[in-house]
Amino acid sequence: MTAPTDRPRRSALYMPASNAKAIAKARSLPCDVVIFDLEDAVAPEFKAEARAAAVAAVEEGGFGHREVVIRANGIDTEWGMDDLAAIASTGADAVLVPKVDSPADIARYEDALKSAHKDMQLWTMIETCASVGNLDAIAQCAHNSRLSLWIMGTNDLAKEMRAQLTPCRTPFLPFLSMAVAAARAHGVAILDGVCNEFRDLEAFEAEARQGLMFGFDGKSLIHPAQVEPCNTVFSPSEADLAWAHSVIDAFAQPENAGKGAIRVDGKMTELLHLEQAQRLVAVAGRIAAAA
Ligand SMILES: CC(C)(COP(=O)(O)OP(=O)(O)OC[C@H]1O[C@@H](n2cnc3c(N)ncnc32)[C@H](O)[C@@H]1OP(=O)(O)O)[C@@H](O)C(=O)NCCC(=O)NCCSC(=O)C[C@H](O)C(=O)O
Ligand SMILES: [Mg+2]
Repeated sequence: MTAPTDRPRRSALYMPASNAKAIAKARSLPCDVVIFDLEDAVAPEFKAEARAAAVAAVEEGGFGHREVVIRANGIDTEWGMDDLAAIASTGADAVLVPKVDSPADIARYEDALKSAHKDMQLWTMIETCASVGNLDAIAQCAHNSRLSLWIMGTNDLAKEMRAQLTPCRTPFLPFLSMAVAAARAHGVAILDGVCNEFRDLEAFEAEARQGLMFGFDGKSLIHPAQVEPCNTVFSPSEADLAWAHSVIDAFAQPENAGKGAIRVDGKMTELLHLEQAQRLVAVAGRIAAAA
């Protein structure tokens, strides 16, 4: 299931599905995606309660334009199969699954979701060392499964690698760019990992800008305070849109008909830039329509 390229997924806010207040709050937050977590944010003794709360929240609705996603526990955990069966019975837009290592894992999740509605997407975390070695093979599954989006799990990656999660994220930079390239090669959308420093919005913004520079569609978040700065970083800026319109206008001039490369504002501009410009305008249109 390849991803539409202009769907805004600037901000994807996780919340423990066991936190009723957080779920209620999510209905009025300006995030593009809400993710009810059944996995790491929920203690073992509350797993069943959290699962029931997530299903009830999806059924109750009220999330407007936001994509609604439930993160299941891993398929080999004691909760995984029950989570997947419960999620498959809902109208959620996607199920997010953790710690995927290889295409064989995608096949197992695909099988467990056989009864889900036909448009339910499979989103996966990229957060194990094994998955980093299998990026292209996992992304290829998007051509014949529900897989449509990845989210980087930099906390789990740091844990498995025994690396340090520093503000500049040096140990992870090769993986972040390899993951974006593999995702793009197969039409998979991709979101950056979370910034744990939820009280330090300056650090958050720097990390979000780093993610934008790497090509991510948006960022996963853990706190409401991160939503607005994240939306700002991942929305086309006024300067981006002015550039996009000047490129679209220039290619529409009769004297440029049939040309592959022209001059716009003193710079070489090719048809590939026209495609980038058209995508930016389409994304801005989708964001405005949802506001
Ligand atoms: C990180 C938190 C535990 C902080 O909680 P707390 O100190 O209680 O926050 P605040 O007092 O500032 O909360 C203010 C109000 O906002 C609501 N709130 C807080 N967080 C959320 C949220 N995520 N979504 C919606 N609403 C939220 C509070 O209820 C307060 O409301 P009110 O009382 O009405 O004013 C907490 O923010 C939190 O639990 N965050 C999410 C944690 C989570 O889901 N983690 C799992 C996903 S991240 C992950 O697993 C990474 C990945 O897998 C990897 O490997 O990297
Ligand atoms: Mg994780």
